[in-house]
Amino acid sequence: MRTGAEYLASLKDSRRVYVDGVAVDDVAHHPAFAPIAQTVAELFDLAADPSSGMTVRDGDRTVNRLFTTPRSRDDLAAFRSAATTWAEHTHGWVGRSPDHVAAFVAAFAAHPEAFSDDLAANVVAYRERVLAENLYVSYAIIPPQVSRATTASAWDGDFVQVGVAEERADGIVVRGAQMLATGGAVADEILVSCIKPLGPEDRDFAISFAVPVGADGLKLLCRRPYAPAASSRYDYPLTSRFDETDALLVFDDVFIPWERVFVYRDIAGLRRQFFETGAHVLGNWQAQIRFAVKLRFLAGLARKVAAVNGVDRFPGVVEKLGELASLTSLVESAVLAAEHTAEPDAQGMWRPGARALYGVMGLQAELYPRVLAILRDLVGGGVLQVPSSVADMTSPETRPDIDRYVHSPGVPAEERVKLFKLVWDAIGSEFAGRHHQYEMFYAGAPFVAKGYAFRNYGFEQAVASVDSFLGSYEL
Ligand SMILES: Cc1cc2nc3c(=O)[nH]c(=O)nc-3n(C[C@H](O)[C@H](O)[C@H](O)COP(=O)(O)OP(=O)(O)OC[C@H]3O[C@@H](n4cnc5c(N)ncnc54)[C@H](O)[C@@H]3O)c2cc1C
Repeated sequence: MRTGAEYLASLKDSRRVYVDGVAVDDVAHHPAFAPIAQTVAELFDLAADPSSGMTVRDGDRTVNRLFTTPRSRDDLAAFRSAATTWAEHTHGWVGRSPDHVAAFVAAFAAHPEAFSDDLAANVVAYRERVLAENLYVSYAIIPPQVSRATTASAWDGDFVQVGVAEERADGIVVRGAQMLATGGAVADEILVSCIKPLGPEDRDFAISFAVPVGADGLKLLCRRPYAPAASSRYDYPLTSRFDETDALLVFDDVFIPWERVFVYRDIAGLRRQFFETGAHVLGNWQAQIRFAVKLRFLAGLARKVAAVNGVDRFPGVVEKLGELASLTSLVESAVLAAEHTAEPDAQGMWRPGARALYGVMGLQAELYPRVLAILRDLVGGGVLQVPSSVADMTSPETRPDIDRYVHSPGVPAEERVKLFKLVWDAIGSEFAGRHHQYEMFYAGAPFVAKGYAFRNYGFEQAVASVDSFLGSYEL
């Protein structure tokens, strides 16, 4: 099993990751990326530790359970348990830990029939590499946000969305950009594809391939990183560890050998890749397992804050905490319901139940902001009645005042400030704002997520119920 140290050492390669107009020399040691790289290294160490229960025998080797294909209900339960272990390490604050895209790749490879005859073996071989080498694969599957009124073939300029610029005997040359790869800067590889529906004129953009982050011609243009501004772990406990980074991918004629190409100029093939393989349902089940862990953390924060402020017995506050408990248990329950309603598909992969999974995903864009709103309501101005930084906590000029005025019954200043700074990093910092956007959009815009819920609910049963009732009485 790959260790965290091996992962960190592998990041020193030819990758071109840009911040403030300059290519970063060594992401593992750059203030923007070192913290998240360290967190990912911890995840690899955790998986490699036999006591974590995350490994499974695969023939004569031991592999990470999260990189395997669930072949039974027990496998799904073990997958959930392992995904929970990883998510709990970050308390759900890392959305694109390596298990997310690994689940997509495992489902792809379990369904070679969903790929064209000449490319199916590539998918199977790639999944074997991901499993054997414990690769951290990120993905970029959304076209740049140029205009959503049309698709790429109607945009001004050639190859704004990444597409095939040249076909060669040994592979393809791709050119253009793809919208966003969370974690891409510290990943090993990126899966590049397009999940948005394309039109008949878009065949050049109907591709799927895996590319090493250090590939010649690939550039990652990162949004402003938040970690460097996190003055200390005490002041920004989440930002200082879990800032995953998001990057626009730019392909300046990147050569992709055929063995890394999974879908080629095949619009229907893209849909089969994501949906017929069950990849979308399995990968998004992992995402909900992670989301449930994060909501539990936020519910715990609210409960603690209410107790510290001495308001937790007020009926109005109990009601708010009750709503948080309801919202959290809704997601926890949907994770279990999807597992409970799972069924094997024709290839023997156990798919979490789509009705339960997409049902809760369809609500996420409202549910997460509601959780934040309740937490904001409960903390009041306490998140701003905190010293500017740890320096105030050690300065003899300020510390006595903080001790005297910023405490609660049984909770000394140092503990109270620590708690409220954590809450601010969860609801109010730039990191928190990005998380708000992430939870609303990571699985597609809200209308897209609700579309999945609509298509997978099984309205036939609901309509039949109404028809049967209507048929039971006459004029
Ligand atoms: C923090 C963050 C991290 C991300 N990480 C990744 C990643 O790792 N990999 C990846 O591939 N992608 C990632 N994404 C991108 C994400 O997949 C997209 O944001 C998502 O698919 C929505 O697309 P969009 O942002 O272009 O929104 P748009 O499609 O432009 O939609 C924006 C809004 O416009 C309106 N709208 C647009 N079209 C319609 C329509 N047809 N009908 C009705 N209303 C419409 C809706 O109000 C919609 O919410 C990330 C996004 C965020 C915010």
